[in-house]
Amino acid sequence: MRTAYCVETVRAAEAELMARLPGGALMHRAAAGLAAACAGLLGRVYGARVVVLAGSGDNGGDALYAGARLARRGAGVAAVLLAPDRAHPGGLADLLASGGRVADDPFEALAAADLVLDGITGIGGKGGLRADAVPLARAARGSNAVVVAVDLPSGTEADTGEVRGEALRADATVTFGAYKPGLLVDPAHDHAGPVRLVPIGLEEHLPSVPDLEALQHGDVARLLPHPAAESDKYRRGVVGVVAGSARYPGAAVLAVAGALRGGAGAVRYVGPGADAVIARFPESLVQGGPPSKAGRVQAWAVGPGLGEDAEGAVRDVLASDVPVLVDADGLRLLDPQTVRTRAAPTLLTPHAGEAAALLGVSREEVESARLASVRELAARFGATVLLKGSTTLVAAPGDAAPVRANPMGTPWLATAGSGDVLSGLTGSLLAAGLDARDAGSVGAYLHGLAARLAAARGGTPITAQEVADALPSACRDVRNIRDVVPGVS
Ligand SMILES: NC(=O)C1=CN([C@@H]2O[C@H](COP(=O)(O)OP(=O)(O)OC[C@H]3O[C@@H](n4cnc5c(N)ncnc54)[C@H](O)[C@@H]3O)[C@@H](O)[C@H]2O)[C@@H](O)CC1
Ligand SMILES: [K+]
Repeated sequence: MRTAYCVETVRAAEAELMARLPGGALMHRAAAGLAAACAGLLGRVYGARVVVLAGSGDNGGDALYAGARLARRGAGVAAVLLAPDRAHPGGLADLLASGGRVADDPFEALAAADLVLDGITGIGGKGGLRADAVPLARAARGSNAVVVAVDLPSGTEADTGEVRGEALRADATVTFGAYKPGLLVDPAHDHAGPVRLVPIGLEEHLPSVPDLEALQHGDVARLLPHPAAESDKYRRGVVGVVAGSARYPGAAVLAVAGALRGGAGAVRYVGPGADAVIARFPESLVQGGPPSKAGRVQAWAVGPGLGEDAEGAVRDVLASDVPVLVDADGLRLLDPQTVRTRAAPTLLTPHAGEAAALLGVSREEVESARLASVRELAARFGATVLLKGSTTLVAAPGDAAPVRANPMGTPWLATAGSGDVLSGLTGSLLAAGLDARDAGSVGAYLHGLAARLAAARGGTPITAQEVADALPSACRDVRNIRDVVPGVS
């Protein structure tokens, strides 16, 4: 599990640790890790041209000390001081003593740089880049240099991933002690590039429950349902899918395609798309009439492609005593009180537009404040919420469990019908017994991984059908199983 901690928590842990160490020790650890990462990116340090953008705080200090280390290895290092009279005194002195210099012309230095260190602001930064920093960040981006963000890209919000105004775009980020939530959440995540974590001894001073977390392959493998020898289809769970309409028959097929690959023992489809579903998936059970008359299921997935007829079906499944996933058309007219009073878990899976409608705000507000939006929806509905998008987030109601950010997303998933596959898949995981936060985050992970595998296999663009077809490969990938059947050769 990759874990991330808010600024307040990181600062408290740092204070505890610093009290036991000689002054400056943490900054030297950070700078040593940063310089080593830069050396790796440069390949050859001797003769490389490095520019350090140094703000007035300790983030600038890290960058200046790392610059000094690179200068001692033969790099030509020039510092651009955003606030010359408030630059980190120890860092600047070390840089100058190591053969570095202050740049005469910042833009000339940036244009010729092989590597730029962004030490403008770190966890102490507030708001986007200030006016004097914007042209420097743009010049760094416009050069051929590798741009490395120190701790986080300057101008991004460490706790939320928000970018208010302009932020630096990095090719890579080297962060210290712990991931910050913003590094895992768009739009900040998108500014960071690949993130490397440099341990500075903070780990044992951090609380066991992080503020945000992201699954990795091993976590998904552990959470995935495994059929036991004595399992039959009912013990493995039956997922009910209520999707599709005369207008959107494809949604039924795609949701069932996802559901068949989610680990439930059987898929019961209820709705007007039964003929299309049976033609494509004869292994599914199909039923007409209302969901409540369709026979026992262990979870429902309701909403994709229901069109105008969603209301009755949603009311019907919400009245059941099993977990319910509500998506797409099912989210329109959803009453918070009805969801709050359910005894069984509810999982809502809006995209930003649907989330905006539920919250009564604009889509842009949701996109720019994804973490706050998903938390607010979970609180308002007393439900687990999976907010789809550039970084899919899953929040459970209450503060006990950290929000999960999906690290497996890909822009290629922004294709018609891919959400229907995710609904079926995630509903199936609910029916197989995963709790709503696990089902949502495992569903999003496998869905993203399947899309990546489909793209690698068949090229882009990919279709929703291909995403569904690649789900078994995604499950094998997380379990590290190659395409051979054990015992059969
Ligand atoms: N506390 C510690 O022991 C450690 C801190 N470290 C570094 O210290 C950083 C935090 O340092 P600070 O608390 O000094 O804070 P920062 O260096 O992140 O920024 C604070 C300074 O930037 C200015 N500022 C705020 N918002 C700005 C904006 N939008 N544009 C321009 N300037 C802005 C403030 O006036 C202040 O002078 C971390 O991100 C990390 O890089 C590391 O060295 C590890 C150890
Ligand atoms: K920075």
